[in-house]
Amino acid sequence: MISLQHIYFAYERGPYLLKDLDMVIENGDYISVVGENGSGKSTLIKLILGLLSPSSGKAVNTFHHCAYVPQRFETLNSQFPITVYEVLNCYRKVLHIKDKKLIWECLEQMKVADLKDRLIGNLSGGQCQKVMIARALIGNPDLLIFDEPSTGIDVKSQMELYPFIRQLNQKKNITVVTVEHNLKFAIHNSTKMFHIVGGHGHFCSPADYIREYVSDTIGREADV
Ligand SMILES: Nc1ncnc2c1ncn2[C@@H]1O[C@H](COP(=O)(O)OP(=O)(O)OP(=O)(O)O)[C@@H](O)[C@H]1O
Repeated sequence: MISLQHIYFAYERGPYLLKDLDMVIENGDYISVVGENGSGKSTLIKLILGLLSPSSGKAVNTFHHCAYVPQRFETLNSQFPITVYEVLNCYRKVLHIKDKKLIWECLEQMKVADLKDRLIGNLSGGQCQKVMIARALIGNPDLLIFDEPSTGIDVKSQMELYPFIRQLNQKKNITVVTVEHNLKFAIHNSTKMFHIVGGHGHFCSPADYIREYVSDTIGREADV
């Protein structure tokens, strides 16, 4: 469980971006964090991960291992000559995990074991995202955080990717928090939406989110 209470956050010399924000992430949740560009979604994720500290307020985290799946190539130079296996093996070493078998298990779980010798920079967006999820699974996380998992990925790959994320949540009981611009997938997959407006955040169900914020057209497309 993560509990954020009365969180205020401002970047250096800036105004408060997040104001009196409360958020509870319970075990088993699949939460899509939504809001306009610049509303503070990625900042909230960094606060959850402990990469930023709140200006004031209280944060409690009882998850055992939180893993982060970055936006496509956010942390990766696509020209760097490193294979899929090497990417996972480096992460295994960073986590001081001895068992190399875990690499295979995680690649197989995401159905990308056949890509093990491919250069990471030569993969398609969808393949790369699955490899990055496999990498995150190496630490056996109980919380998985995504930053816009569908960015740079075509619709067909998106349709393949989200069922994997949902399976991890439902079958492996991994709590999922994801920043989403893709409302259709957010509404279809998440159990809760966390909407940031004007620095404040509030939870609502996907159905309520459609009723309150989404036009009839998108609502019908989402078919919730
Ligand atoms: N390191 C930083 N220093 C100063 N300001 C920052 C920093 N990082 C982000 N900001 C500012 O904070 C605001 C919120 O940024 P953030 O990336 O959290 O928003 P977001 O909701 O994730 O946006 P988007 O939907 O465009 O990805 C923006 O105005 C951004 O310019």
